[in-house]
Amino acid sequence: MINEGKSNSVLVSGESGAGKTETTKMLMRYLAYLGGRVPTAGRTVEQKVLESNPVLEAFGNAKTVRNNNSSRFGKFVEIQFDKHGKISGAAIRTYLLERSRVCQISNPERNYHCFYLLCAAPAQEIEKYKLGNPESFHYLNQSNCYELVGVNDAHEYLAIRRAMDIVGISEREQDSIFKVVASILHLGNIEFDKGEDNDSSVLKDDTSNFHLQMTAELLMCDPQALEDALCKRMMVTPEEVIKRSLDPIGATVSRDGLAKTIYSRLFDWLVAKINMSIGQDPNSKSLIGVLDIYGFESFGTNSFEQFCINFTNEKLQQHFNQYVFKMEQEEYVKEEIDWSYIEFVDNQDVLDLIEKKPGGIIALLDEACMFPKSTHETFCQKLYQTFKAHKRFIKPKLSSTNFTIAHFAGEVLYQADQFLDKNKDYVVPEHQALLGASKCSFVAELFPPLPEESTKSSKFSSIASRFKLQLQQLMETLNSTEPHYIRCVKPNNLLKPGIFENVNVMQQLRSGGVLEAIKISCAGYPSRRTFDDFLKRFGVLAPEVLQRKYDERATCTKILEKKGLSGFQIGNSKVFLRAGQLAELDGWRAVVLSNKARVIQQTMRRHMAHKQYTALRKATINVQALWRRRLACKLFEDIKREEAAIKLQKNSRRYLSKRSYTKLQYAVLVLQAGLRAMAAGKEFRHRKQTKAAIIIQTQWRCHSASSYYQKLKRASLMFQCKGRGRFARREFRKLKKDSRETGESKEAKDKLEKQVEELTWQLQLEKRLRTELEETKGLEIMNLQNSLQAVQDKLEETNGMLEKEREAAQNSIEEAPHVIKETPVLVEDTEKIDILTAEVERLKALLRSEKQRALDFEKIYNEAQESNEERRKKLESTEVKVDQLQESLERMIQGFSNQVLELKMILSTSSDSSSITRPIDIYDQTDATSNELTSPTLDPNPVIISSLTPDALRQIVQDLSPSKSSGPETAGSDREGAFDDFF
Ligand SMILES: Nc1ncnc2c1ncn2[C@@H]1O[C@H](COP(=O)(O)OP(=O)(O)OP(=O)(O)O)[C@@H](O)[C@H]1O
Repeated sequence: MINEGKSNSVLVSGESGAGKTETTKMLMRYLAYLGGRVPTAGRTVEQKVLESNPVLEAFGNAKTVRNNNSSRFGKFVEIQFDKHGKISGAAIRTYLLERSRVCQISNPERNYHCFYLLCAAPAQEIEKYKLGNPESFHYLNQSNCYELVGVNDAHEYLAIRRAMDIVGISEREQDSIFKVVASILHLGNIEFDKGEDNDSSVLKDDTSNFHLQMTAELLMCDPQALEDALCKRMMVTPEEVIKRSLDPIGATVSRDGLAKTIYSRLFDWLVAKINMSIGQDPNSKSLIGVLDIYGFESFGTNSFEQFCINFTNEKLQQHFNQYVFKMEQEEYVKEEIDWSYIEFVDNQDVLDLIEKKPGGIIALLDEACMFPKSTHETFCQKLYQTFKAHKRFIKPKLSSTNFTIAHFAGEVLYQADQFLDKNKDYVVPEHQALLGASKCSFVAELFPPLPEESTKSSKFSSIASRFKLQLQQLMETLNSTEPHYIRCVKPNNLLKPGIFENVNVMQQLRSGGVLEAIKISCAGYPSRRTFDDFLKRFGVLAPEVLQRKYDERATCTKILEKKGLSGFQIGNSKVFLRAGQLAELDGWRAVVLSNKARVIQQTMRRHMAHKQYTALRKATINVQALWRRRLACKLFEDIKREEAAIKLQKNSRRYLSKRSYTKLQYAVLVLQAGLRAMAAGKEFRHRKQTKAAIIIQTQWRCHSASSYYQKLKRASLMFQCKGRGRFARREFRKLKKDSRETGESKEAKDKLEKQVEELTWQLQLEKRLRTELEETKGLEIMNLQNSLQAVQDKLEETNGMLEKEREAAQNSIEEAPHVIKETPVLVEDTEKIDILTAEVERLKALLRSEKQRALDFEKIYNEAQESNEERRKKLESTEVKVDQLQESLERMIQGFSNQVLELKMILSTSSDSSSITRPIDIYDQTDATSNELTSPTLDPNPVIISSLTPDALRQIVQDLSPSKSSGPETAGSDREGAFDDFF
């Protein structure tokens, strides 16, 4: 369709049950897939087209002996496409629904599926429509078949409701549809009996009445009006309108007529609704039509429907013949190609028999229908008379109401008894009035008011003629399209898979003209192209041939020969190709085009790639430049930062170094100061210690001298006291003996005192002498050293002078003439030298004598020292003796005191007390004197030891301790021992 820009059609034909409907569905699915749009949530055209199938099947299909799902109507689905090849709309045209099936079925067939589906609906809907088992309805129970193998009617019912939803039938409309279906079932159950009058009828019983009520209720019309419409007829005469009752048979026919009318109107409404819902595309340029029409039928009893169906199949066969055989071969002849004519069975005569005007069966039937007095017998007689010589028309020998037609698919015997009735397509006015006035808008819509002229002109409208017209239109549509044929072959009549009845299959192939079609396909040239088209299409296969400027015919031949094809024919204006050759050429063309396309793609890709590469390169360079700039900036920044960091580090290091240096310097200074302080402290302590040692030594010496003196004094005193005590005791004894010799005692005492004083004076004198001796000795040593120094200085001065003299002499010797002046000068100088030498000798002797003196003096000094040592030892032994004396003196004094006390006590009682206290006074005086003596040797600011605290004293001792002091050795362990003693 897209390539050629021409509409296409697919004609699916075959026997009933051969698979036409299934094939059609597959085709539609395929086309919906090809031309469908992106699936959306909403209902697309293709979805609606596909979902329309089950809805139409439910209302237009039924089980027949030939097919469990036989389409009882013809269908031409016209799928419209937009310029992009997408489905833009669709139209469904239906042909001649089998109306009679609504009221009449034969065993084991079924009525239309929708009745059974409704009976299997959910319980509430069954209740709503007052339905029951299919067996309870007359229109369904004429056959024993209620169910289909493998089909669940309840599920199918729900599926149909869903499909109706998708197709666009609203819930309300669905309800109305099933209400009408239910009303037909109830209508079929209304039975009539003879009425009171002869030719009248009434409802048979209550059941009939119930069904009548239900029908009226479901159709929303008046029950009485319904009954009247069923049982009575109005006859309009020029004079008056006569109301005539119908007998029960007539009422039943009326009832069935009403049922068929309602059903066919309902079916038409459904088709219209689906078409409206799918939508048409008036701007559609091309379409693909799929024709699924009932197949050829030949039953036991064949009526008007079979006649129409088979007429349709004859038409389709004619189209097939026309297209495949006639037109083909005519073309061959016209194009003057070499061709031997193939014979085929042309069914044009059968078509003439049926549809020829005037004189065809349909024309005769219409004629018969229009004469009120005509019957099927008269109609048959007419047929017999008219077609007695027609080779396709056969008059049965025994029957006068049947006739046989030799169809292309076989002979079919038709029973003509209902031909006239079935051909009449008119609605009884009573029925029209009744349902047109229905309160249900849906029902009223099914029966719109008839146009005035149609009611006036004629009541009759021939179904056969209308059908013929429809078929004519269909053929015109098909002729305007590129037809494609699908021949369905039914493998067996058992409705079972996997079985092939060869005779039947062969019969079907023969009757359908398939064998001839194959023959013509093999021998003929199914593909043809005008030279122009051919060169346009296949010129690419041999471009060099095109360049050579041959005429078209020769060019086409060259191209085909180049490709090694044979068997083709070149006509006057077209190239005729054998089967498969066009496909071959197309294949090569596809290869060439694909190669060219590849080259173009390569070039284009190269161009694009180059463009992309250039752009990419440019972009890369830009990016690189940017990056480099960025990197350089970053590097510069880094360098800057590094330099800054170095500077910072340098400064911080300098700062740190400076700080540490300052710290170190300070520490060194502190250390130096500390060390110096320590050294100074040490020096200070040393001096202090030395000073303290000196003080201690001084003190100690003072203390030693003092204690020596005290001891000496006490010893003297003790000695004196003892002596005096002894003397006193002796005196006392003398006094005792000679109580009056008191004066002598006093003298003795004074004497003793004088002696003590003398001793004391002598001791002091001794001490002074010793000190003076030491001083004179020191002065003498000093004088000796000074004189020694003076002598040495003089000696050095003399040596210096001598040296100068020598130098002067040497100089004058060198300056003076050697012979003349040598002798006198030498004499003079020699004298001087001798004088000086004598002087030196004298000084040397003086020095030696002085040295001798110093040594002597030193010897004397040492001897004096030794004598002093001896004296000191003597003094110490004397001190020990004095101590012993003092102790004995103290004991003597104690004893003497006791004696004095006793004496005092005695004297107090007898004589003068003043003379007795004298010895004690003497003692006190001596003590005071000793204090005065010692005081000049003490420190002018002596440390008052008794005023120091023990801690202070300890501190002094620690300071003076040998471990901490490096003082003179004189302040060593002796000093420590002295202090320990002190504490
Ligand atoms: N391609 C197929 N594969 C398997 N089964 C098929 C196929 N085509 C048809 N059938 C079977 O045959 C039955 C009849 O097919 P279908 O209804 O398409 O026949 P038909 O030619 O349309 O008959 P009718 O003219 O009576 O409508 C289907 O119900 C199905 O069971």
